[in-house]
Order: sequence, then structure tokens, then C-alpha cells
Amino acid sequence: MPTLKMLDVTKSFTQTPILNVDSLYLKTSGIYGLIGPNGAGKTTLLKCLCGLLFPDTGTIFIDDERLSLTNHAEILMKIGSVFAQSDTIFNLTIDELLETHYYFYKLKRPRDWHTVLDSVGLKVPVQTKIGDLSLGMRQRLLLAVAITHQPEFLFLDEPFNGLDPDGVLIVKQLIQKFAQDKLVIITSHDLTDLQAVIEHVLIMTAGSVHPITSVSEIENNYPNGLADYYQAIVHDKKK
Ligand SMILES: Nc1ncnc2c1ncn2[C@@H]1O[C@H](COP(=O)(O)OP(=O)(O)OP(=O)(O)O)[C@@H](O)[C@H]1O
Repeated sequence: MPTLKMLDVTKSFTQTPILNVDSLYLKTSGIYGLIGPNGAGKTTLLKCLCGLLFPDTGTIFIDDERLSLTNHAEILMKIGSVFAQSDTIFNLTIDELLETHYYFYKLKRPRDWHTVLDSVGLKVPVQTKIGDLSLGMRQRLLLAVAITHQPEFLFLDEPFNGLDPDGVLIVKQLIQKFAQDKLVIITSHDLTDLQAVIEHVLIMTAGSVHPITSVSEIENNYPNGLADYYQAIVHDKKK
């Protein structure tokens, strides 16, 4: 069973602390929604969890293994992630991105890439430059790439961003199919799409994480579900 733990983790880029997590323990598999206002530190937290950023203080355990500079490449093999799109890959073709990814993860290359692309409903020639895809098409492609090595953990930063309704449905189904016995964390400001796919909720405000709550508990206690829960925690508003 995949587990994640953060203890006394802090991170700053300037004098102001961005992350200040005393204790966070995700000990059951499933889909977690990570929500909170702009700038609360959600992306920073996910980047620390997958070793793209190193905290200033504190410890992170992935499956009880302490994340460090020496084991971080090995631990990265257990993780798939999609962050906001950087234009550094825009000049690559789909074919080149997939080749590079399969090479890095030492995966057996399929005869052609169509099964990978079909899994996210993409029907485009593999010679297409990534920069020529629409935002939603790139989201789907990067998700397909992120799960090719069958990671135990999947971190998705705003996966529904730029997707049309068909794209949202495909991505939701893909996440749900993938998530069995895995641990998935999704950030999103679209609370309706998020609520339909997650089982647990993590709210962040000003770098701190509030206690984990289950979606069923929220639905039992708040008439408008996640939207009301968000207001209650972030703005201290009554149900
Ligand atoms: N590399 C960096 N250098 C300086 N400041 C940074 C850097 N990365 C993030 N920050 C700052 O840290 C704060 C938290 O950013 P982060 O992206 O983690 O928030 P977020 O909760 O994901 O926000 P959003 O909902 O807007 O995506 C912001 O004020 C941001 O400007």
C-alpha cells in the first residue's frame, strides 16, 4: 500500500515561508484532492513530494523511505506527475517525447505509440510538434506519458485545465482506472469536477495543510459539498 509522510517540512523562496507543514500522513491509497487559494503552496508541496524541489527543513517519506539526494532518482521511478506545462518541450515531437520517456524509465517500447495515445483519446500523428497541440491535447498527452511506467503515486497539478467536456471525462475515467491501489493527488480550482473524482480532501491555506477529510463526510455535512467546505475552511463561513 503506497504511503506518504511529511514531517516539519518548510520551504521558502524569499524570506516569506511558502510551505509550513507540521505533519501530513497519507496512509491509504485512493484519490486525494488538494485545494486552496492561489498561492497557498499546493504546487510547491507536490514538487517537494516528487523531489523536484527540496524542502529547507523537515523530512519526507515515500513508502517509509526517507527522500534524500542520494535516493531521489530511484524514488522518482515510483512517481508519475504532470505540472503546469513548460514550453521547453514544445519543440519536441510526440514521438521524441515518448522515446525519451521510455528510454529514461527503461521501458519496453511498444511497436507503435497508438495504444498510448488512444488511452487518452488522442488521434494525432506522432510527428506532430508538442507546441502545435492545443492545451487540452497536451494535458492528455502528458497524463498518458506520466502513467506509462505504472507509478505507485500520481501527482496532477490542474489536470482538467484547458480540457473540453469530452477531455474531462476521458481524464477522469483514466485517473479512476489508474487509481486502484495507487495514491493520486490532484490539485484543481474546479471543485465540481474534482468532487466527482476524489475520495479525500486536503485543504491548504498559507502553506499549511488542514486535517484530511473524506468526500462522503463533506457531502453529509455540507449541502453544496466541496464548495461549501472550501468556504467554511478558507473563509471561516458557516454551512
Ligand atoms: N520558484 C519560485 N520562486 C519564487 N517564488 C515561488 C517559486 N515557486 C512558487 N513561488 C511562490 O510560492 C507561492 C506558492 O506558489 P504555489 O505555486 O505553490 O501555489 P499554489 O497553491 O499552487 O497556487 P495556484 O493555485 O495559483 O496554482 C506563490 O506566492 C509563488 O509566487
